Amino acid sequence: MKHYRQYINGQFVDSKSTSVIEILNPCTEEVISTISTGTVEDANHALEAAQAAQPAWEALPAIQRASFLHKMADVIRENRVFLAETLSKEQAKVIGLAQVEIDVTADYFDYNAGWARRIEGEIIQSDREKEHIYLHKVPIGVSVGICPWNFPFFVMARKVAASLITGNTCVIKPSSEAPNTVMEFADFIQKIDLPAGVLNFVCGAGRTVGNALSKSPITGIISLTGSVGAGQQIITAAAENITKVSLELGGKAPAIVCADANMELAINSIVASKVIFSGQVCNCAERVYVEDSIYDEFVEKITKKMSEVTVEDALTGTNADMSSLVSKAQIDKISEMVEFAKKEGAEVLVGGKRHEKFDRGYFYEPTLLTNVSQQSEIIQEEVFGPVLPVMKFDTLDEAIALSNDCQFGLTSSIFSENYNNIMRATNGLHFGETYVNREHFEAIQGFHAGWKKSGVGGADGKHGMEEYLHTRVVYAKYY
Ligand SMILES: NC(=O)C1=CN([C@@H]2O[C@H](COP(=O)(O)OP(=O)(O)OC[C@H]3O[C@@H](n4cnc5c(N)ncnc54)[C@H](OP(=O)(O)O)[C@@H]3O)[C@@H](O)[C@H]2O)C=CC1
Ligand SMILES: O=C(O)[C@@H](O)[C@@H]1OC[C@H](O)[C@H]1O
Repeated sequence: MKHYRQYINGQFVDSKSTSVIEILNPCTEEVISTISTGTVEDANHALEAAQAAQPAWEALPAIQRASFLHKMADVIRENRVFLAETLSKEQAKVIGLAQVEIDVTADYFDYNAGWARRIEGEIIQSDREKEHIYLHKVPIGVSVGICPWNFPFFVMARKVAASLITGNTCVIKPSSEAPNTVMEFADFIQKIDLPAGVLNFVCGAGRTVGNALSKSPITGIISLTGSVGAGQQIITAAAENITKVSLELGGKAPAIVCADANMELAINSIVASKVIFSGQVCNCAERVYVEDSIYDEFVEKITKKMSEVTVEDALTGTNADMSSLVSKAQIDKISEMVEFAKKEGAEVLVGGKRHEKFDRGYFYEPTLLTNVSQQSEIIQEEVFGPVLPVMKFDTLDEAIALSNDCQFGLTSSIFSENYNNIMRATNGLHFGETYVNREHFEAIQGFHAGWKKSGVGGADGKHGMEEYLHTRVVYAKYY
């Protein structure tokens, strides 16, 4: 069985800790690998290596830094099938989606390499004679990326690519649930001659390793993708040194379906958004608001669609829509939420319990609920699973108000063929992203950013790249 070690300063090293974390295949509950549990010392060692490597990395012309990002993309493509299988096994992502994640990650490195010649400053007119005001964009220094288990490979790249192209060095802490694919990548980058210390990987628990990385004075920016609780703890740790944070946290995405919507499109898009990776995606549709006049027809049709969702082993069920949840903790949390909703009067139209077809693993049935209230837990709290509650509305203003009545503000969607409805919704919804007549999934050149408790800062595109830059202003007087 494979054992992964820390990757610090260009080499794999043993942690001083002798304890290990066991990684399970969620579909079979079998242990598939172990990783050494990193310590606070390992975290500090990695930060010191990144700090030592940073000035020389920043001094390299950006186009040379870009060449390393292209090499990363190349090694990913050369090993794409192996990486997809590794990913599928460690977190029960259906193999087709795992392959998409690997391929998009390669594209992400290439895309970010493209910023090399486009990191731009400004020259501003001064109020004084013989003076120029120069605005420079400079790297922050050392970045820390703390990654989740749901898209562990892509989210790692989100943090690494933008950080490195802008001249920062980086320490990544993979999720203890799903570190394998990221650590295989560490093995590949060892072969591309990336200068030692530029990119480091420290595995271990968030509360120890993640906390040490977040509170160190060496760290210039911490980027987390994860839960609100982890975000709050990181803000607290970062407060010690007033370190910049970029947080992508939970979501509770509403999907609004108007009477004039293309119903087939709406149902296909919402179900796709709900079952992709078994609903364990921060921007998945988490609640649906349907206009009264089409509610009965919509519910009948979406019941049929949800009943047709196929559930299989992630690796072997090649045509399956979804697979096991990632862990016992996830299935326990989701089961409890659905049981609580039932007690409050929710009607279960599809699913509503663990999947009986499997005697091992963490399989939960695709689930459709009605008769839920706006104030219920199932409408207000993130489920992060294949559970879709549906409510009705009378007017679009009401649907927008219900959507906004929530602590989260990551993604949202509207299904309508009416231009005015679409414009009113896209202006009225208090969310970082709104999808019009399509499923919830973002593009690498967009900007993925939550409002309210969904986070601060953001990733992707030009604005995601600029997250890793300080602005320095020089007032240049001459005579
Ligand atoms: N926005 C999103 O995309 C995600 C949202 N979630 C939500 O969070 C719920 C729980 O999932 P969970 O895995 O526990 O998510 P967490 O937020 O706990 O984990 C995300 C990452 O943060 C790390 N971490 C946790 N606590 C700290 C801390 N105090 N300081 C620094 N780093 C920390 C974790 O480390 P480690 O786990 O290794 O200890 C992991 O690498 C899910 O059910 C879902 O609702 C989860 C994942 C992604
Ligand atoms: O962590 C999440 O759920 C999101 O950041 C997710 O990661 C990759 C997907 O494209 C995002 O929606």
